[in-house]
Amino acid sequence: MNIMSEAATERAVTAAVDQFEIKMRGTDVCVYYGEKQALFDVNLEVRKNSVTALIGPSGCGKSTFLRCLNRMNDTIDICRITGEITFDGENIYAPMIDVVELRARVGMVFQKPNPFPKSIYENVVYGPRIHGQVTTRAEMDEIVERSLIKAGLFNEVKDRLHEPGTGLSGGQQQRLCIARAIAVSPEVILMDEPCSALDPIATAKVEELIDELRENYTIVIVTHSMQQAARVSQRTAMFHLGKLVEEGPTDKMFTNPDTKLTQDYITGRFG
Ligand SMILES: Nc1ncnc2c1ncn2[C@@H]1O[C@H](COP(=O)(O)OP(=O)(O)OP(=O)(O)O)[C@@H](O)[C@H]1O
Repeated sequence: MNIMSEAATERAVTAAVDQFEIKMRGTDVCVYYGEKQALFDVNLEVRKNSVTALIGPSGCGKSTFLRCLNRMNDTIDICRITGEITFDGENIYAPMIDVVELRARVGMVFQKPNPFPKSIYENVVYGPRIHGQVTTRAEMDEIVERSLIKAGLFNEVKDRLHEPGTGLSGGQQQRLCIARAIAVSPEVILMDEPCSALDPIATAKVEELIDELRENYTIVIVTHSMQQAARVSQRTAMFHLGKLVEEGPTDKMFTNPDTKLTQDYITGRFG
C-alpha cells in the first residue's frame, strides 16, 4: 500500500467535502436604509474554502450584502436588516454575539488600501494585539512575518518593517491590508472591490494571492470586473435592483447562465 497516495486521496476527499460545506448562509435577508429598501429576500450560501464573487450593476446591493456578513452595516445608523445570517450555523445577529469577535473571524479588505498611519510591522500586529492573541515580542515578530508571507509581501518589505505602511505602492498597501486581515486568523475574508484602485500588475498579484488564500480561508469578493470574477471565483452570485438574480458555479454562470439578465450583464449589454 502506498501511504503517500493514501494521504493524498484523503486530502482530496476532504477538500471535495469541504467545498460543499456551508460556511455562511443568508436567509430571506432584507436591508433598509431608512425608508429605502436595498436588499429583497436574499438567500445565498457561502461555501467553505472557496471564493464567492458578488456581481451586478452599480447600486444593486452587492456591498450591502457583503457588509451584512460581518455586521459592518451596524455602523450605519439608518441601516436595518431582517432575515437571518448564519456563520457555522450560528445566527450572527443574535443578541449574545460579540461583534468585535465576529469581525475578527470575518475580516474585511476595502476598495481603497487603507493602512494605518503606522509602520508596516504595527499595521500587521495591531489586530492580534488588541485581540490578546500575542503578548511577547517573539510572538509579535512571528505573526508579522507569517502574515506578510501569506500575503505575498514579506520579501518586498522585510528590510523596512519599521517604515510607514503608507509609503508602499498601492498594490503593496493592499497586500499589507490583506496581511493585516489575515493576522487575526479570520475564517472568512470579505473583499469589497479590492483591486479597483490597483494597476493591472498589482491586480494580477492580488488575484493570485486570493487564489492561494482560498486553501485556508473562505472568501467573498465584490467585483465589477467580469474577468476577475471568472478568474478568481468558484461560485458567482448575480444581483440586480437589490435582488439575487441567480447564483451557481462560476463556469456555468459565465457559459450558460439561467437568466437573460445575467447573460446580458456578463456580456456587457448593460451595467
Ligand atoms: N449608507 C447608505 N445610506 C443610504 N443608502 C445607501 C447606503 N449605502 C448604500 N445605499 C443604497 O443602497 C443601494 C445598494 O447600494 P450598494 O452600495 O450595496 O450597491 P453596490 O451594488 O455595491 O453598488 P456599487 O457597485 O456602485 O458599489 C443603493 O441604492 C445605494 O444608494
